[in-house]
Amino acid sequence: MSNAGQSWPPVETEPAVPHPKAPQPGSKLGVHYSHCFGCGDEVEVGLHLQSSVTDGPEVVSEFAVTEAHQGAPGLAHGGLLACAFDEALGAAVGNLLRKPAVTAKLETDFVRPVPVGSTLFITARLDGVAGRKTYASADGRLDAGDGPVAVRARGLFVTVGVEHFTTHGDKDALEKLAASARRRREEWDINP
Ligand SMILES: CCCCCCCCCC(=O)SCCNC(=O)CCNC(=O)[C@H](O)C(C)(C)COP(=O)(O)OP(=O)(O)OC[C@H]1O[C@@H](n2cnc3c(N)ncnc32)[C@H](O)[C@@H]1OP(=O)(O)O
Repeated sequence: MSNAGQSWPPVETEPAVPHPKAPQPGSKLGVHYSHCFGCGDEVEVGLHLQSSVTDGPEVVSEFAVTEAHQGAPGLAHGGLLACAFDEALGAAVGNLLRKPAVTAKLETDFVRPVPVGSTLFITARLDGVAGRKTYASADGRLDAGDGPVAVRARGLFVTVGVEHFTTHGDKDALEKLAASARRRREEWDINP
């Protein structure tokens, strides 16, 4: 059953205003971490999402569905589609707001099957902010930006401090990633 009738965002929000140094419409977004299953170029069987910023502002991510992503023969696995939407929504939140945030809640509606060999064009947007909470939603269309909708998703992302990653994750890998971001002169607000 679709959740389209439920109020979204579920709480009162302020408009999500992009960071002044957010990538401009037309910018391609690189890999945020080479070992990320969603976008990383060092994960052979990963999803390899490629994202860019468009007017809106929105983030459009392309997911080329291969045999590595199957559930039923010839069809994408729903869990991997949810993963693609987590990445696409997270890319929109992270790149447009330039604050570290993690997924707290993710809902997906699978509207039509996604065949192997197709490309899903996922358009993600920010729907509102309430304190540390950012609400975002996305549509995935088959084979073109104006193709038929196959999947819809919406999620809640919670802004976290850098200690979220240093406490729970791999601190050394994080430091290397931060040094690399500094070399690229990327600006992030790290205090929620
Ligand atoms: C350029 C970058 C691109 C990045 C792309 C990456 C995409 C992939 C993103 C991910 O997959 S991140 C990995 C998956 N997510 C996690 O591992 C998060 C695990 N959860 C946590 O660490 C904590 O639960 C969390 C940081 C989300 C919240 O804990 P906190 O102790 O910091 O805050 P708190 O529990 O007070 O929640 C903050 C607010 O969010 C609300 N909240 C949290 N979880 C919720 C939930 N599940 N549903 C509804 N509301 C929720 C909570 O009620 C509260 O609302 P209020 O401010 O109004 O009181």
